[in-house]
Amino acid sequence: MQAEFWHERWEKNQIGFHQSEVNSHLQAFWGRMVVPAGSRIFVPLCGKSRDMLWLQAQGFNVTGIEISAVAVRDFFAENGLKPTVTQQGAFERWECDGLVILRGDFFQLSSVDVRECAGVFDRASLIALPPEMRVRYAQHFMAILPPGVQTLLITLEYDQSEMKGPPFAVHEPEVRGFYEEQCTVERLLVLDALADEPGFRQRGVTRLEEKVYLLTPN
Ligand SMILES: C[S@@+](CC[C@H](N)C(=O)[O-])C[C@H]1O[C@@H](n2cnc3c(N)ncnc32)[C@H](O)[C@@H]1O
Repeated sequence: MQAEFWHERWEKNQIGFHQSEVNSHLQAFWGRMVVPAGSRIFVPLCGKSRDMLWLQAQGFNVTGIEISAVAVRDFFAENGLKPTVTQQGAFERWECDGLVILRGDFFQLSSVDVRECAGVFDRASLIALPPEMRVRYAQHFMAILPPGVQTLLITLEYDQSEMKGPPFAVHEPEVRGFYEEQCTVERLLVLDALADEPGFRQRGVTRLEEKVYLLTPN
């Protein structure tokens, strides 16, 4: 997906992926992560997700990365936060009380940008990207993360022939193919998600599963 696609989605407020509540799997499974109290959590392709506020409320600092200026502006404005905006390399750095969003392209992130991160919450990043970009995403993700950092990962599975993405289907063998060489990939949950997703049903999807994984580096 090119950046232009996402800029347009945000400008037209076509953001069906955005959840008005904190993600329930984050709350249910965060306890499985081994992360030092008060450390920094990386939230790739963060949108304006309230999950970042939940992590902050648990005492963590947060670094999100998001390409859309609309998403970043709205995140701070809608939550009544007054950020400081500076430049960090290729990124605009929006910060308020230890919560940082880097506005720019994930693929330009370096290991220096995420060197303080001790855990990752990754919802709906892989499913936002077409197949060839997912390969690049996973490679870049593993290349920049500090050693030993665990990831709580959420994906969606459906028959890709029933609907064109995004959101794309990302099946378990693909997830394992991306990460299993360097991590133990533990599936924590498989959830039948179709009943709660009328939009998918309307677009012809007949079976939809949400999966939650814990990635633990070897
Ligand atoms: C499906 S949304 C998920 C947002 C968020 N994780 C959530 O749970 O609400 C994907 C997000 O990734 C952003 N995005 C897409 N490509 C990106 C890139 N190359 N770098 C940074 N952000 C990107 C989009 O603007 C969009 O907000």
